[in-house]
Amino acid sequence: MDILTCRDLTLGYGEQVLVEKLNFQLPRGAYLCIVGENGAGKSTLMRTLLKLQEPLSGRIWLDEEAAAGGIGYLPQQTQTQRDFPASVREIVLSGCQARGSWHPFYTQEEKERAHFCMRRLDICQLKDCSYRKLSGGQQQRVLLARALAATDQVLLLDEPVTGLDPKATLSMYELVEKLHREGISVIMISHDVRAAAENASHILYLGDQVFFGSSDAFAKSPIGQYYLSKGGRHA
Ligand SMILES: Nc1ncnc2c1ncn2[C@@H]1O[C@H](COP(=O)(O)OP(=O)(O)OP(=O)(O)O)[C@@H](O)[C@H]1O
Repeated sequence: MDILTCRDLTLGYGEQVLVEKLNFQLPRGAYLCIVGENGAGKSTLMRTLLKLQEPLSGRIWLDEEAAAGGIGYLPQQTQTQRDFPASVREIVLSGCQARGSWHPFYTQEEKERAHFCMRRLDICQLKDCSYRKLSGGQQQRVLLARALAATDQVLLLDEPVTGLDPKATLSMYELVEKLHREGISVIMISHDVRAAAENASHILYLGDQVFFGSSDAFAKSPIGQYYLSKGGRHA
C-alpha cells in the first residue's frame, strides 16, 4: 500500500518550471529524504503536498487513511518564529489544532495527547519553559513534538537540522528514526546527502537530473555516487 503518489507532477511559478512530469509511489511506512540543488523545488513540492500551493499540472496525493489521520508538518524556521513568545506546552498543544475542528479551549484529550508527544520526545522537563529561551536543538525537538501532536501517520519535515550543531543534529536524526521505527511515515527535506542515504529508506533527488528509488539504489546510481564520494553535502 502506498502512502504518497505523484502522477505527472509539474511544479513551478508562472513560466518558471522547476520539476517536470514527476512520477513515483512511496510505500506506507517509508522514510523519504528529498535532496537536491538549491532552488530545485524541494520546499515547493512539500507545500504542494500540503495543498498550500497548486501544481502547474499533474497530481500529488496522500492515501485517504493517512490524510484522515492528519499531517504533522515542521516548516523551515525564520528568526521571528524562533522568538515566538509562548511556553513549550502551548506550542506542542497548538499542533492538536491541525487534527480537527477549531474550538476556543483545548479538550482534555488534546492536553493528554500533547503530554504524550512531549514524553515521546523527552521534553516534559521543558514544558513550562519559554520557547524563545531554548537552544536551537531544543526548539527543533519542541517543533517535532508539535508536528507529532498533529498526526498518527505522516510527518513532513523541512530541513529540521539546519543551524544545529553536530550533537543536536545527531540527536534529531535519532528521534526521527525512532518515530519511523514506531510506524510513522517520514518525508524530510535534507541538505545532507550522506545522512539521507544512511537514514532514509527512499531518496528523491531533484535537480538537473531527477532520481527516485531506494537508498541502496541511490547509493549505486551515478548521481548518488557523485555526491557520496564528495562527502555528502551540496551548496
Ligand atoms: N511564491 C513564489 N513565487 C515565485 N517563485 C518562487 C516562490 N517560492 C519559491 N519560488 C522560487 O522557486 C524556486 C524553488 O524554490 P524552493 O524553495 O521550492 O526550492 P528548494 O529546492 O526548497 O531550495 P533550497 O534548497 O534553497 O531551500 C526558487 O527559485 C524560488 O525563488
